[in-house]
Amino acid sequence: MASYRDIVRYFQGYGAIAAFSIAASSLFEVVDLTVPYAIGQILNVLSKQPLDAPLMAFISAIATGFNLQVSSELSLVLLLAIVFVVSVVRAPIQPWIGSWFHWAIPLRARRDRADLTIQKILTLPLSFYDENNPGRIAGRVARGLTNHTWSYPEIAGQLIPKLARIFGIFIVICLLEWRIGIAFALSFMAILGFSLKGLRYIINREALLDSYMENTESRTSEIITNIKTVKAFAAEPYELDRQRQRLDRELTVVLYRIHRGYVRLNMWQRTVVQSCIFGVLVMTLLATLRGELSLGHFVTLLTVSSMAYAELEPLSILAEFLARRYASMLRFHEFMQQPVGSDASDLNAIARSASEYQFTGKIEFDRLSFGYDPQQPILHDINLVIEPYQTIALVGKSGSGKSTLVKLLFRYFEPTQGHIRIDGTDISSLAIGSYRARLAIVHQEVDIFNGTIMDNLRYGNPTASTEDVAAACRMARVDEFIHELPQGYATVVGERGVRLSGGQRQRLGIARALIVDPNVLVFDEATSSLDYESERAIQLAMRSISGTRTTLIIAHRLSTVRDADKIVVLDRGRIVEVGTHDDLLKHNGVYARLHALQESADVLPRSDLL
Ligand SMILES: Nc1ncnc2c1ncn2[C@@H]1O[C@H](COP(=O)(O)OP(=O)(O)OP(=O)(O)O)[C@@H](O)[C@H]1O
Repeated sequence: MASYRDIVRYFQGYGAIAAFSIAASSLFEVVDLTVPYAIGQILNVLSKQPLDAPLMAFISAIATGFNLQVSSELSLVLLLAIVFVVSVVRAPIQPWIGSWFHWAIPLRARRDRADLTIQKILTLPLSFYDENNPGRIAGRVARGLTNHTWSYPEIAGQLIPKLARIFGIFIVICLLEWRIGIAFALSFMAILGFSLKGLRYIINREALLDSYMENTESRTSEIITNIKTVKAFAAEPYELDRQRQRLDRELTVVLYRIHRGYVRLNMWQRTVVQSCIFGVLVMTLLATLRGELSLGHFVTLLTVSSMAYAELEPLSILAEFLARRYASMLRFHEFMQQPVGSDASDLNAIARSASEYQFTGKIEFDRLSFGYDPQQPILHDINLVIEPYQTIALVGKSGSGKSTLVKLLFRYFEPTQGHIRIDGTDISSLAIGSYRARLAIVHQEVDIFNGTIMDNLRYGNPTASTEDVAAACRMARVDEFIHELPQGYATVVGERGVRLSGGQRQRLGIARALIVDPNVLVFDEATSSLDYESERAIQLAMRSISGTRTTLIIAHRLSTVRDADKIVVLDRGRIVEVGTHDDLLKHNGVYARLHALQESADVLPRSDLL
């Protein structure tokens, strides 16, 4: 659970400079009080009333030091000099000692934390992304960082110095008339206690609002990602209606619970503050009439107490801002406290040791069992040996565990039981980044990053030579379409560039994988969403790769895997058959049945085949 301590720790590393700048700003606020005091004493000089003893001693010391006569003129000049130093001389210094640091610290901290946030995003386990969509994560991170950045100057540059100023005012009032000082302190404690109680209620509502807002953002992000499906199903009115309901729910909370709470709090604060100001005026006037206060002290006391009460309104606005942001700051820290995946490694180490291993590509699955939920096993007792440079096909019904087996090979998840070995070494004992760098995968949906074709090709190996890229592109048959693109390899694709067809993306994905020169290459249903012509091109590419490295092919279409050295048939998480295409046909088991179905039913929808 995140707490206010995490908010303080966000600025860790800047403690000394923060303490200095906060102390300096507080000092400026307190020193400011000399102005109304000096003006009160000027009034005493003008009305021929005595000056305060400490001030008189100071004026006498100056007069003696400079061989001058103590006079009203000298007193006025010195008092004016104090006002000049405290107001005019201070003015150009204050922004550099106060404001500069009040922004420099959060801006630097923001950079540090944004860096950590990216590290966190890169190292969170895949299961986290299965449960949280990009909109929710991005919204939480962005709001968290922004709210910390905005809150720091308000706390360090305003809230704390203003509280110091109020404390200074209390001391001044006590020195002038202690009974009014006590009344002043009591009124402040009452106002602060009452405000804190009100704010606590509002903060809870803000947390509710924040979670509602995350839900709305999350759905908006889903709508954007799945916009084709939304339109295809003519679901726009439904989505609009759902989002409207969410927005209305947010408005109800923000308007009737939160905003009304602030207005009510503000109403009470104002009423109490004005009553206190009036009370202090009456008490001060009575003390002056009784002769307990000079005219100068009367003016000073009224001025400083009004200054103190005047601070209450900006302070309560600040407290309101902080309360509005508090919940989202805590949610940011909850995100940052998410445990990283078991595959999280030192991010810098991955790059340094990318070529640490070289494998022949022999893979052994040894009594392997696994379940995303340990109570519900998905894979049971998998035993399989893949020899170097072999091409192995994994086939089986949807949900039989083919992709899960590959996820375990990539160490996205750890097995519940058993081992996976590469060249005889348990993969769990290898440096994960270096190990993965020797593997490559081509998914059904090839992700294209915004950038040129060349950037995308070199994604896994930025230092690949042009010859290596060209060779991989020939093997993956990328060269067949690259020349038709406006700028060849320099054509911008992705977010703001030329769109590639499904088959072109697949071929680009294969070339990208080959450029890494992996020891093990996996095709995870790489041809499933392609038309026959594109599928044929990919099959030819696969055929030319076959024998150059260990290759695992997950496929629904059996025509893709006919040439594999070994076909492994999975059923409900168990290996039920292993052999070549011909062996398995002869065996007349599950594979033969699936094959017969596909051969005889080319006209059937694909979902009926497997
Ligand atoms: N991230 C996950 N969390 C929980 N369960 C999952 C997760 N991914 C897959 N599963 C479950 O694991 C089982 C095996 O899924 P897997 O994707 O490995 O099957 P598959 O044979 O590759 O299927 P397909 O051919 O449809 O891709 C399924 O029941 C699926 O619901």
